[in-house]
Amino acid sequence: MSIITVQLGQCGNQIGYELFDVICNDFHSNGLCPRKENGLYQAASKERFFEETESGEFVSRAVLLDMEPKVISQTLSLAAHSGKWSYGEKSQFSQKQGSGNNWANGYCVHGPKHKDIIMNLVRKEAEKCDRLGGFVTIMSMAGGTGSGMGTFITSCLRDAYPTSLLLNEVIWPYGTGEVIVQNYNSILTLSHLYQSSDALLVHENDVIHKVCSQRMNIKQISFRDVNKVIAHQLGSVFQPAYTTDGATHYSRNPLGELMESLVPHPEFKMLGLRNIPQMSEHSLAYSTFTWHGLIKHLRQMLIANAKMEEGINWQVHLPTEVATRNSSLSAEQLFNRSVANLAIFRGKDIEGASSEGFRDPAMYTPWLPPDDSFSIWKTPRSFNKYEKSATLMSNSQGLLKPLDCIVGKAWNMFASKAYVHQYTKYGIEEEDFLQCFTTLEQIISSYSTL
Ligand SMILES: Nc1nc2c(ncn2[C@@H]2O[C@H](COP(=O)(O)OP(=O)(O)OP(=O)(O)O)[C@@H](O)[C@H]2O)c(=O)[nH]1
Repeated sequence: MSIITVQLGQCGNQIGYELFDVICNDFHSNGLCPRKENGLYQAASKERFFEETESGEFVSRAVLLDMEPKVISQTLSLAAHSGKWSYGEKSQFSQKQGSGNNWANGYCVHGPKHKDIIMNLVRKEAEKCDRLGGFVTIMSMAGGTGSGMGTFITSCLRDAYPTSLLLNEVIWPYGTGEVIVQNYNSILTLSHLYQSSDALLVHENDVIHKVCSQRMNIKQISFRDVNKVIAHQLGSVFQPAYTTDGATHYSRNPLGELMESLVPHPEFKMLGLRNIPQMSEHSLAYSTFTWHGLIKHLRQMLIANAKMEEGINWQVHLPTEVATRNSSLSAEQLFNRSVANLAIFRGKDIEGASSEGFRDPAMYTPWLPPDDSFSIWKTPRSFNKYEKSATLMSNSQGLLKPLDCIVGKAWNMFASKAYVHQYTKYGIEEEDFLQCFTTLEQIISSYSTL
């Protein structure tokens, strides 16, 4: 089945480009596995992400949307120069002026005004798919176009394709130093997406920035560096994998199986991603990994809510684990409880990768049967130059803290009515804000009491 990617705003378009680039480069490698295996993998990957033209060119299944032309034209040109793939000639739409970091402008003005043209582009893309599995939209939460128009377009996709799956990849803004109204834009985005999306996959810019500096050893970190890490993580989920033991063909419905594994209840649809190992190409050449070591780290990252391998708190343990001498009750209380987890292991000696550590019922909410809380996908085919790699997609309490923080900051501003007039002038009323706060408080409460 195919996935249509909708790239929105500066952030969405820049990340979308890196995602297709990672996928295409990975596609063209030998994957350190037998040819037959690689052939099956490539066929499944191509069907998901690219249309192959009669002349053998790969054209991505994507729609590019922005309210200003610059980023889209840069993105198209980067893809054209890759020599490996390109965007469809008529799959983009841009205008002359952005949304000025104003969610209401994107949602109430630009979205409705350009809805017909945009949905037409999406329809044409959908018609090119033999079997449409669903949509992945990529957007930031903090700007105006990606967040506001992206939210509006998400609800249009929901209406126009009620049986297709919708995953929103959303980029959480840096905690400090960006636009003042980013917290408003973020709460408006999150609360509205919660109504129309099947799941929200979150990447926090601060976290990925740290991965770039501490794991990749990059000194002057650009958005391009950050986006490559995000794209690698997304690719590690969306490239083909075997989703059941003994399967002889790659999963044909990745979005469906992903939702089935991770979103058992509509109140819980915030997903986070962890991926190891992550390191510079130079270090990778001198490193070897065992599945045991990778999985042990990944498990501890999950329960201690560490977002990368650096600085994991090894004292945090599950409530049922025998307390070690140094651990304390607080270490138990720090533990990150999950609704569900999906592990994806890719690479050499995959038979040796045991996922038992993720099956402990103490990790999970008691209301879901343990067998439904954990899923595993595997493939012996390595991904993106990593001989072995392990990804964990989690529906857990891991995003509670950033969510609580962003809602708190937005509430403080709202209490003094700061900048609210910039939203009311486009039709978002104070009542709408209050509704958003209520929705998000409810989500925070649900995750807190897992
Ligand atoms: N990771 C990442 N974040 C980005 C990138 N570009 C912008 N951002 C983040 O996105 C937010 C701003 O959103 P943009 O995507 O620039 O805005 P937009 O959707 O184009 O909306 P307008 O500029 O208002 O038209 C900020 O939090 C930035 O940190 C990018 O390429 N990668």
